Amino acid sequence: MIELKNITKTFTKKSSSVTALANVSLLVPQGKILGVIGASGAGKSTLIRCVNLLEKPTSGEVIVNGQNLTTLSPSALAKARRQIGMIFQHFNLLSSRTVFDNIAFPLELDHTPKAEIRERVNELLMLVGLEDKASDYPANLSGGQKQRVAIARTLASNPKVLLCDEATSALDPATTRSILALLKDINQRFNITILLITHEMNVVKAVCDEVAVISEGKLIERGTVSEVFSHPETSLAKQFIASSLHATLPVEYSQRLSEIAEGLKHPVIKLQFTGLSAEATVLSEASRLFNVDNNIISAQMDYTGGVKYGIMLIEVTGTPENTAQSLTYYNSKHIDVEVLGYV
Ligand SMILES: Nc1ncnc2c1ncn2[C@@H]1O[C@H](COP(=O)(O)OP(=O)(O)OP(=O)(O)O)[C@@H](O)[C@H]1O
Repeated sequence: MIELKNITKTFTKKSSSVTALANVSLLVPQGKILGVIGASGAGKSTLIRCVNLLEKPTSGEVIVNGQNLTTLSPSALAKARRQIGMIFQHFNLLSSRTVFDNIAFPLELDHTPKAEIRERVNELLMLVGLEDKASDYPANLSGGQKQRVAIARTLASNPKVLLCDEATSALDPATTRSILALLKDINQRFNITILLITHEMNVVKAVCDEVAVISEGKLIERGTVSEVFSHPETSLAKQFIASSLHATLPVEYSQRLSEIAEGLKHPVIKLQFTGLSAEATVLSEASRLFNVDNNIISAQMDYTGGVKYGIMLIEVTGTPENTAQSLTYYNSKHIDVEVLGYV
């Protein structure tokens, strides 16, 4: 449904130029939700804006629903864009219009008859759960409600594709979950293809079928969500997965943590489990095999796409030799081991 072929986008200013996208190719099959994740400045916004040609690629092709947008005349492009909806981080609602009139806006531009507009807007209000807010103004709505209005407005034109530009970044976690559930519902009900960009792995985990990782304008990793969570290939993907888990060192530990192993100090280590790793029972195996004690300080194990993964912070007590053997053992079980320090 969406195909980007060798997209490069270079922004040129007087004396300098920035390559925001370098030879990016991407395919989103019909009815799928693909998330593009990357850090700030990686090129996510530029990428998503290239799909509807809000940003014109310097080179490459953008094909949506079989139509090569890069070759269309301005009027044909305007028509083609109607099948591409977009929602934004800051909602972009018209503050002088009520909720009803915001949703009606694209239909009015299309000269849809009034009775049809009323019926369609009421349907959409129901879909997004805002029947009772039809006459309210955006200023009186919460962030989540504003995003629901923006979603309803974009659905008014029956798009085949929905682009979500950090659509939940301005929302709290509970509202984020409800908006993501709404997007998933829309995707399943209407078979709308969704491309979303985000800097949060939790968003990817909650709704996406597939994920692509972008760094410095290049796509460096791509796969189904369970593939990437189970076998992350790049360190960036590993970092994003780790950041979606909340295993943090309590202040009491971090204050006592020393960089050197002196005296009777023993190591505090971080274990990162991927789908390839053995189960968490390796802790008791290591304990038996090497005569060490593992004190779990903090841990979060999770399941995504049938794959178990997670992070544990543990304090290992034993002789230095036995401790070192246990860490080697974890490595042999495909667990990433990082010594955070000594306490
Ligand atoms: N209109 C522009 N003119 C010049 N440079 C730009 C322009 N838009 C983006 N860039 C540059 O292109 C690169 C990618 O920017 P982009 O906004 O796509 O990143 P991003 O991943 O969306 O970041 P963020 O998450 O912070 O929004 C950055 O180096 C940015 O400074």
